[in-house]
Amino acid sequence: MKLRPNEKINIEDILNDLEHYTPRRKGWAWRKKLPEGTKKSDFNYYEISEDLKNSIPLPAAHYFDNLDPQPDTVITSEIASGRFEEDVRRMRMAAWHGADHIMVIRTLGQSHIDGLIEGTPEGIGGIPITRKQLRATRKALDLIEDEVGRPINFHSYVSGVAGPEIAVLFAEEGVNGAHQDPQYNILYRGINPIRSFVDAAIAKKVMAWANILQIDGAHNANASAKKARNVMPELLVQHGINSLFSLKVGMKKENIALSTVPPVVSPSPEFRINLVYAVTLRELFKGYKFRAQMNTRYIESDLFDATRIHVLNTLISRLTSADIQSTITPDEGRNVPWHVNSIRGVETAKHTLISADNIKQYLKIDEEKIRKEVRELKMRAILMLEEIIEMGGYFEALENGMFVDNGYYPERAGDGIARKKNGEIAAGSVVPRDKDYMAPVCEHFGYNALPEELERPCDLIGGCTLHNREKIQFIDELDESDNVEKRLQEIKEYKKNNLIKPEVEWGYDGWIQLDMTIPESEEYAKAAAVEICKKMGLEDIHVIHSAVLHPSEGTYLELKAKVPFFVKKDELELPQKNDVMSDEELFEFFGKHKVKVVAGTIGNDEHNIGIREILDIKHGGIEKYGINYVYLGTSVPPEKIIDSAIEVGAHAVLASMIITHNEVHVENMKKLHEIAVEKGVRDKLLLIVGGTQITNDLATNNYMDAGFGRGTKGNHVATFLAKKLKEREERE
Ligand SMILES: Cc1ncc(COP(=O)(O)O)c(/C=N/CC[C@H](N)C(=O)O)c1O
Repeated sequence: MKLRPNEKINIEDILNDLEHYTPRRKGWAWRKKLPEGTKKSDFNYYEISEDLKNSIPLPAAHYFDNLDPQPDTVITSEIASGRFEEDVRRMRMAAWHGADHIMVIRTLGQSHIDGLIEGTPEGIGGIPITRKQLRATRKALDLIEDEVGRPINFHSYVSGVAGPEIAVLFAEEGVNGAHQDPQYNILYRGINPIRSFVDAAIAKKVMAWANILQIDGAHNANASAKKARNVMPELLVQHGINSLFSLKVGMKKENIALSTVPPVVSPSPEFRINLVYAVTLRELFKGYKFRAQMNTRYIESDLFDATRIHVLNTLISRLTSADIQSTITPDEGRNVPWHVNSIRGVETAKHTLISADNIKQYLKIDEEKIRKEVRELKMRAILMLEEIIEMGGYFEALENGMFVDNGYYPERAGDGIARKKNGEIAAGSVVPRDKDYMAPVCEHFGYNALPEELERPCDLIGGCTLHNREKIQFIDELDESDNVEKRLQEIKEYKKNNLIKPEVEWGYDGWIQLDMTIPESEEYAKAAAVEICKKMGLEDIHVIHSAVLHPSEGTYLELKAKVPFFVKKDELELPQKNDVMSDEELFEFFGKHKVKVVAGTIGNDEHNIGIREILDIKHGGIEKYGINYVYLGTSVPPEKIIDSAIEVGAHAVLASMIITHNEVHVENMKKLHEIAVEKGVRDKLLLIVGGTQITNDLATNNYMDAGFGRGTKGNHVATFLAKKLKEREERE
């Protein structure tokens, strides 16, 4: 199976024969870096990796030979709409924009699952991890990575009391990255501390075998503390606990990524504060990997504000270092992210990383200036660690509410999250292994009374699932009413009849987003906006963002609403493509052919903006390609423009006509033609008209050679001229 850019991914093919799917590799894939100073077009790059085979470059790329340089840093897109069959489409979109790390989190998270569920209904807003979803997604990502030409890392979360089972599932299914941090289970999911660490040891050992890259959970303190800035010392302590524990379990440093998430955003003086944390973290944890991510807690409903936060966070990555740049979608503060916002997040990361390529050769962090604050932060963390030891250790410190306390350690606010060593979920569920405990499975952490001569524990049973895939039981979804086949059945008819509906996250969900500015106070503006959408026949109308431009002068609103109808693809008339040559072709042609035109606004018409934009180099006018023009200004009589064209030996007349009442523009076209015929130059002089009401059909039906209407630019006119003159040359 192979994906083609002009064909949609076929989810039925993905689902077909899943029980025999085998992942193509184990473990994490970093990008292949290119040598420092690699030249691309007119530029040298120092922090980039290999190009993609297929990709969509940044919007301005067409000014730079359509370059799409890939940063050296892995870029993450977190995609989990709750329907994996829809998410694989968005993963493909994200991969084309430069994501090579696809994270799939669940709203109904595995953290709540107290046993591995094989085949379950779609959760509330999300789906529990099940083998089928993992397989289908990894299988789809295999195709997508072949299409873009770069390995894609599939990532999910090892948490909850089913953590060890989930780790084995990930190892079996070729998952490449996972969050794993026992502190997360304890602090944020209320799971028994001892169970969490025992589970973590077992899970981490399996992850180490599978070469799964681990991301820790320190950032959650940042997202949970009321005063995130104050938990910075604790972040370092949490990173230290999870990192060292992971090493001791047998993970390699290069597979231990610290989740470096800044504590604050504007209006705090964020850059200064976040930089201290970023520098300190990298100094203390040399040799580990760093996964940067903006702080999700500050993402409101304002897409632009979220994007600014993202840019600033990514700049910190460039000024310090980041192996992975995770992207929170700008609409994370609104809803389960939509397609377009997953892509916007990836573009923001790629844009910022590329724009700041090698910026450290000019911008250096003043080690001396920052030294004091970095030292202080380190001291606070070390003191906190020392007090934890004095308290009797981690579990005792937990019981004393040492963690996620809003005091800037050593100050204490006394509002930390306390967890009982022998309490919380699954308390007392850790049973010491008997002396003769023996488990004939591989990569099993801890005491295991295996026979001496054994090469592999699972040789005792003819192979465990890590070494013998036949042992894996593939169970399909158990729920008759809610499964992917059922969901695909519901939209089968629409697809078969080529019906089109807008969507934001799921095929045919019908959602659109529209924005408007209402010159009223916020409450009236919201009411008016909803009323306007009602009158437009939209359904399920919700205001999803409002920005006060002024308390009484105006409010900007974004709404989502459903379109209650389909569009039939087979009945769509595609507009005739404006034929346009590339800039390079136009430069080449007009470099070899000296072309002159006479231009002006014809008749009693004083408009001149449009024609100037077609002419002047500033707006990409024809002058840009080397075409010379004589501009006669406005209200030019038709005779005068023809006479002038003859006088200067012009190849063409460009006549702008904005005024059209009483068909005056059509009259003027006829006049231009008749005068040119009278003067015997009609066959040599191209007559081109333009204007907001002009179309090519209208012009050519009234004796003109071409007409350019709304939205056309200099390169369209230049293309027409080049083609016509080339035709004439070939004829002569
Ligand atoms: C250490 C750890 N374990 C499990 C989970 C999974 O979360 P549920 O318990 O809700 O399933 C998380 C969540 N992190 C948030 C994702 C963020 N966007 C990120 O990239 O870090 C976590 O940090």
